[in-house]
Amino acid sequence: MAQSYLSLEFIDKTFERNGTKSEVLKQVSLGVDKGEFVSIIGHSGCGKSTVLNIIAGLIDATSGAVFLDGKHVDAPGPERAVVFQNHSLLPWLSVYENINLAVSKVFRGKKTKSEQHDWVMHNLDLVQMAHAKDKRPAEISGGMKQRVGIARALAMEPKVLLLDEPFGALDALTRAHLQDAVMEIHARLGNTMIMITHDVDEAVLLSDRIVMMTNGPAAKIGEVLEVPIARPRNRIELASDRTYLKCREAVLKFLYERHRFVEAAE
Ligand SMILES: Nc1ncnc2c1ncn2[C@@H]1O[C@H](COP(=O)(O)OP(=O)(O)OP(=O)(O)O)[C@@H](O)[C@H]1O
Repeated sequence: MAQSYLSLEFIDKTFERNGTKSEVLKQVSLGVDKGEFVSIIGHSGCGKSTVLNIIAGLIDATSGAVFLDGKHVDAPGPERAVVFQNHSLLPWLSVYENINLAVSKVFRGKKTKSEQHDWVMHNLDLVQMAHAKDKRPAEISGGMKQRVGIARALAMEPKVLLLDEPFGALDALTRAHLQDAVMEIHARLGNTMIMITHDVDEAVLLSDRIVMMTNGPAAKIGEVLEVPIARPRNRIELASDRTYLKCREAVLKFLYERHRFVEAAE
């Protein structure tokens, strides 16, 4: 069988702390096509970030392997850029300098200084943040910081953009604006994107497929839902779209009927 562009093959992950083992992931396998937008949804603590961090190479799988574009990946690399929930900008650098730091590292010897400058500005334009290029992170809002984080990740020209609850800390309106920005970027650049979210509407709005994880311990992929909605997508029009509502219901049923989160007993 042909391997997907990004392929997770039989991933197990067991953490060990003070001699106690906890089995977090069991036999997680997933194939993602080039240009696909895939969301991962599941209850808190099931292991979503662990999956993303294994793809990013930030943590090792206990067994199994990740392949990207035919190559085994087991360490971090610029072809897999991550955007975290809380921006990870360096506070002493300006918006421009934060992105330039990544650009100069990835494109050293490949782009001239002037090309690097143009590339930084191009990516700031993509997220509509060029006007704030000289501001420091403390001087801009949470939504703006996330935009800069996305620009920095895109500027590395990653093969896969990994988004770990990128809008989780934002108010509803800012979140909606950023979701639209990410949809536009995805349409324009055709990047392969994997996003963790807790938000069912966000998952349906943005994704080509939604990966639903079972509750831990030993979480696995429970179901994968196709979202057969044409792009570009408009959130207002979709609010009454039958396919949208059916997808939404399928995810809600998975999360709240078949895999209800059981609070630990007090
Ligand atoms: N470095 C670690 N050492 C030990 N246990 C860990 C480590 N990282 C994560 N875990 C445990 O693995 C499980 C899955 O964590 P993970 O952060 O992947 O879940 P999640 O689904 O992303 O959660 P949330 O939705 O709350 O962010 C949790 O029980 C967590 O405590």
